[in-house]
Amino acid sequence: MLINFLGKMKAFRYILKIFVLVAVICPLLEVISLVHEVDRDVHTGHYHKKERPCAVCPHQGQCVPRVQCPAHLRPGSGNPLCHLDRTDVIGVCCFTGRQHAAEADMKLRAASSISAEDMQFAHRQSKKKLKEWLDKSEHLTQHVILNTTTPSYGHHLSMATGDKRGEELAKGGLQNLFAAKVLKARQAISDGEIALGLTAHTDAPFCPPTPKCAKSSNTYRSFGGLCNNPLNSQWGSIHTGFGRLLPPDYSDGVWEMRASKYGLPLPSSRAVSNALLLDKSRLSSTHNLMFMQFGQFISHDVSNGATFTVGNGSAISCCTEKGEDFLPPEMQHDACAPIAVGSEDGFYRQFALQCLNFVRVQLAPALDCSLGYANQMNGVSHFLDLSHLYGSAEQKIIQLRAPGGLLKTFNDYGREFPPITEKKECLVTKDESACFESGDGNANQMISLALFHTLWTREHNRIAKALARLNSDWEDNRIYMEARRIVQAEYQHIVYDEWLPLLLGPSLIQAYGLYSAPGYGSSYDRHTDPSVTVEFSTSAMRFGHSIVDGKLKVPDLRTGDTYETIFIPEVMFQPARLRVKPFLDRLITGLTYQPMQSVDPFMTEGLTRYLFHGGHPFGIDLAAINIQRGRDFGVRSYNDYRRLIGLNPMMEFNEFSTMAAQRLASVYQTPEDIDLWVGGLLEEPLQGAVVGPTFAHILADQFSRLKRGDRYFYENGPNINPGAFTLGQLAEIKKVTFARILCDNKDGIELASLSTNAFVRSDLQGNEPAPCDSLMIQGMDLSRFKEI
Ligand code: HEM
Ligand SMILES: [Ca+2]
Repeated sequence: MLINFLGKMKAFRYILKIFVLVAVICPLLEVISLVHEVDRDVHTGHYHKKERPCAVCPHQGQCVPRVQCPAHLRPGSGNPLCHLDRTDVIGVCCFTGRQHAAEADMKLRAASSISAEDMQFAHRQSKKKLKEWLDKSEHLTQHVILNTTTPSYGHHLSMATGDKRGEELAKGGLQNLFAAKVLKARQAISDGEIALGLTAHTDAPFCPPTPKCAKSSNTYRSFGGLCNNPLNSQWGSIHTGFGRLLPPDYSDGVWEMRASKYGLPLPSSRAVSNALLLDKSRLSSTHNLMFMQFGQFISHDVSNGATFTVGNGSAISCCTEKGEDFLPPEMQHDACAPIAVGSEDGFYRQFALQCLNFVRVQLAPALDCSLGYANQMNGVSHFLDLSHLYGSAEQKIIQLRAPGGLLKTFNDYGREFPPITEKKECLVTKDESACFESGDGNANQMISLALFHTLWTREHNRIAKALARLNSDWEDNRIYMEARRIVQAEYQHIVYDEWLPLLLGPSLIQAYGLYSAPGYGSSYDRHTDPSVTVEFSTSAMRFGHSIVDGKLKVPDLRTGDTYETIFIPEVMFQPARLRVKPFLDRLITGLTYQPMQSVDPFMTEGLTRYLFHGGHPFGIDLAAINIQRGRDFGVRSYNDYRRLIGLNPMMEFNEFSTMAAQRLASVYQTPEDIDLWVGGLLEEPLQGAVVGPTFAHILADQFSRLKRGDRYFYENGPNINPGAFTLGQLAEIKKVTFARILCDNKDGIELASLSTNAFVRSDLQGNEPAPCDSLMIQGMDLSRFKEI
């Protein structure tokens, strides 16, 4: 009772505070003309800077990017505007703290008390419903599981982690979801409370165990990301929920896929893909395919939404075997959300396909045991820590290690590769097939991705061997952990110093504090939740699917001619070519020369028609999957994110370009329905960036969380980071470029020089290849890592 009362008082005081701000301070500011109304530019949708933003935020407000202050969207909130960090990017004065998830802001406003009887009923029912779910899964295991030779199986390989701990927690996530559904059906809770995340009710039937962190902090970051944040030990760790910039849009408020604003179903994801995501080449004039490949590599480090499975991790099938129909409801797993193929679909209909398989992502129980809407689980640590290289589960981590602090390798006549697997990870198993073992199940998905896993494995071993030479008394584990710490730092440095500026352009890098300065960094904020947001994972970061080229051009380095052109589906889950000499060197060079595709609503058929086809005449459609995944995660429509970042919503289809307008209108009922991933791809890139404003802000926010919310971030000094580098060591790490990583770990059979900026086309003036052993491609002096 008392706690309830105090909670209500707290909420009341909080609302009063906001009221004072909105009703008193802001109008006052307006009167003294510090803040003006904003106007909209009809061409760009941007607000005009007719206003003079606050120089200093009033009442202890902090000037933050709008995307980091969800409270500014509340009806009636008049957060004053401000300039972000000496840029012309406009932020808002935020009074609810910075970079929290939408739920945190709303927690204080939730709500009624639920009777003990209602709660007990919900607990009992949730147990029963979980059992029904598991029984049905068991039953389906014996009848319908996905055929391992179908294209959808490649999808399963990309998504399922088969992690036992994850599976157990996901069951807890489901049970809590059932309890929330029951309470809602009993009307013990309102729609409004569900929309707020119901975070006041922290007595869910399943409560995830809270891990214990050692009293003194570990020098090395943990494997799953636990104990990074001293106040919230699980923040950013594996098997926790994704964050959210805005509350979800589920049609039942709990987990059902989003519906149209008019209440009808949304257009089929495949229909949207088929109408909009055409295959057209628009080469980037600056960025190369290495930039693309690095993006996918980063994605797998921070995000892996593991789908539900049956039995011992078998893939779920939602369609009949040949895809000519949906399975009847009693044979469909409850995690199924298959995609319909309409009669207008000229491609899939020629194969009589009417159903594309799609399985939903597992759910995470909330860390504070609260009940509410579904939240999807991340199957990797959210941090940029190379979890996909080193592994997350203990057994895997050990299995990947070799004596001497090394990562295990397969020695292919003197060249090192990650260990070869038993081929079950390959999509097609021929005699010459070979797949590689790495920290996650994705390494073989694309040959250039397998190349990255190879290069970083080699880099770890190169550093480990050097450390062992310098510090002869270090034992195995010390060498391994120190090498891992250094490699993680090199990688973070490349992400923030080389890759991100090319993605976001200078303004946003400055506005979000994503630059690095000499010496230790000062951006750490223990109140920042680093969790990867659903908007980043399902939509903004998937801008990368638009920059993929359907063909890899592999040059002959002796003649400079194209040696071979590979259609990418031929090298998905089939990376054996890497073993053929001198393919690896040639692939590296090809990726630096070949332009990436531009970010636009065009996508190669290699991804939208033939993905993972593995010898079949058709494959699966990644564009349709992306759209469906957004809906699976309850991601709100594109317009809601425009509002969040301060752009006006698109009210009419004809506010888009003529071609896009017609196509959008042919599938969506209203612009308010457009999926975030689709809308984001339709935007013109910001100046100096490759993506438009909505994606740019979602991406910048995420990378700022991954920096500000990571105690072990490589730049953090000893007062923050228990594993801080000395200033001398840090200065060496900051010399490393991706070109150096490539130079140090290539085969070196044909390749001896590389462009200094490995993410920019090598044929551009000023970025011509320089010899790997020249001073143009700097590296670090490892002697700084000799213990004295
Ligand atoms: C090289 C070709 C690529 C292929 C074949 C590929 C394939 C896939 C597949 C099959 C998924 C799972 C989709 C789902 O079920 O939701 C996925 C997810 C994803 N992709 Fe790609 N992708 C490629 C490149 C990229 C690039 C270049 C980027 C970024 C720059 C990227 C970013 C992502 C992200 C962020 C996810 C979500 C990851 C998760 O949480 O599971 N991908 N991709
Ligand atoms: Ca990670």
